[in-house]
Amino acid sequence: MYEKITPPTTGEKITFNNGEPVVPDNPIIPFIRGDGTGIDLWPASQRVLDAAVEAAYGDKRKISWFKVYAGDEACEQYGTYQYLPQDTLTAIKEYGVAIKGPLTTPIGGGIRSLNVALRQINDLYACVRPCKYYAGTPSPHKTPEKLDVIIYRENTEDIYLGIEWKEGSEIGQKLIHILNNELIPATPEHGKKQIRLDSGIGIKPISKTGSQRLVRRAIQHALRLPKAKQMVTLVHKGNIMKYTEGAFRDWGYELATSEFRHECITERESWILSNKEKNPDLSNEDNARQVEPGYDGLTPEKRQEIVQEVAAVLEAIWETHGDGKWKEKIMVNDRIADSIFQQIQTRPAEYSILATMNLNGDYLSDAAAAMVGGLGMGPGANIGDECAIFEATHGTAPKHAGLDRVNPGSLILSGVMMLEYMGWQEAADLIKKGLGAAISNQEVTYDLARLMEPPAPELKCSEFAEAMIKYFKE
Ligand SMILES: NC(=O)C1=CN([C@@H]2O[C@H](COP(=O)(O)OP(=O)(O)OC[C@H]3O[C@@H](n4cnc5c(N)ncnc54)[C@H](OP(=O)(O)O)[C@@H]3O)[C@@H](O)[C@H]2O)C=CC1
Ligand SMILES: O=C(O)CCC(=O)C(=O)O
Ligand SMILES: [Mg+2]
Repeated sequence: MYEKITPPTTGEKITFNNGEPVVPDNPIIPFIRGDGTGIDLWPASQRVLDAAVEAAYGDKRKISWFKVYAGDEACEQYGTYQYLPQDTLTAIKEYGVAIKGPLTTPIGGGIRSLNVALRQINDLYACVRPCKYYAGTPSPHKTPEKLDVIIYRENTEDIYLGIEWKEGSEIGQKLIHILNNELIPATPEHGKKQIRLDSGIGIKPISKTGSQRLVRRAIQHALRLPKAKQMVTLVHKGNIMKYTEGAFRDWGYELATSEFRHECITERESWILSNKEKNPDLSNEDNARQVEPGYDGLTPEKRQEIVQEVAAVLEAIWETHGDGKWKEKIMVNDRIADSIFQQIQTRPAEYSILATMNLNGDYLSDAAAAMVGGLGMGPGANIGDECAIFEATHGTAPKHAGLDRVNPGSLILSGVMMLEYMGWQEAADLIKKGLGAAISNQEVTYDLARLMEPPAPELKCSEFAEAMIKYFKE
């Protein structure tokens, strides 16, 4: 079945039941070491994960690791340009849950991202990236403890589909010709716009299917959070990209107010209900005036539309959500993408789950990680219905590769997410305890040490991992 790899002789497969993993006590889990700093991060992470499982469960539970190859290591094993061998894809599909170090993507050239390919091939449509503060972590932000968000990033479409044509290429030129001469003139809203002939062209597909399954997972996660954190913010640039990013927002609201009607309230609905609660005699028109800025300057048709919206909301949900009942529901709101970058800094406590499209989520997850200590503290998971791959937010950080220097916290916390996904909460909690204690005692890698006041001594990657183990065994 495999060309160059052999599964461990002990252990069993993780299976799935209705999208939930069914985990034996001795699961076989494929891992990809990763390029660049993967060489340092993976051994440190595996050591912590194994030690935590042993400390939590003794002989009862153990992970059987299955080494599979991708990136540079794969080319060494399988030959030139064999970056993502079939063996690896087969193993991940067969065993269902995997963990990986970072993989290099050259800028330009023909090679597309292996990381993105793994997500797309396995339909891992939700990229989940929590950004949470660990006490004592140095941060460039004044109140990093107020940030506790989970980014739910759509992981399979947007520009990451990689459908692009190079400037000057035959198909690129043909496409520009068709757009300039047929499609744009046939669309009156585009007026006399034309694409410059020396343009590269990329396609940005955003589907209703992709958007709604992502938002569904985000809302399901919100339902599991404490009441105060039951919020889902749809992040988009819909003011500029109406039919892609704007549609993501609309489809998100549509899902929240249909599939999760009983559990959700939208921000705009909450204004309508609360206006009515404050003044039960308020007419629908006055309610509309309070909800919509600049109402009186709108056309009569537009005003009528908003009055009808108010009436429809009151009719549909006053019974179930009115009289303050909406305060017990999941708040679903939306924010424009550039605004959310400043909002998480100026009003971090107001956000919880941020549901985004692929590119926005990529940008936002690095920025949010920076607020709670940097990329060395940024874990992540790629989740589908019958497969999950855990990986850090950051990349291969090539200038630090092989120096036993970088912070393994990101990959170790990705492992914590994997343990939680598997239901091995006790082991996950031990690691979080050990990491928190190591940070509080200033036993950290260079990235955190240099931000501390005064700068703390720098531990190696492997030493930081050992410090975590020391503290969770205490
Ligand atoms: N999922 C994946 O595998 C990803 C892969 N990539 C790929 O990785 C390669 C390198 O990308 P690059 O833009 O340099 O971004 P990286 O995320 O790899 O690194 C950027 C900087 O982030 C800091 N950093 C990253 N990881 C850690 C860590 N574990 N501990 C402490 N600090 C860390 C370092 O900052 P400093 O030097 O200031 O301390 C580093 O120089 C590219 O080929 C890219 O495509 C990128 C993102 C994700
Ligand atoms: O695959 C890559 O090279 C980059 C991906 C990335 O930045 C991410 O997923 O956060
Ligand atoms: Mg990224």
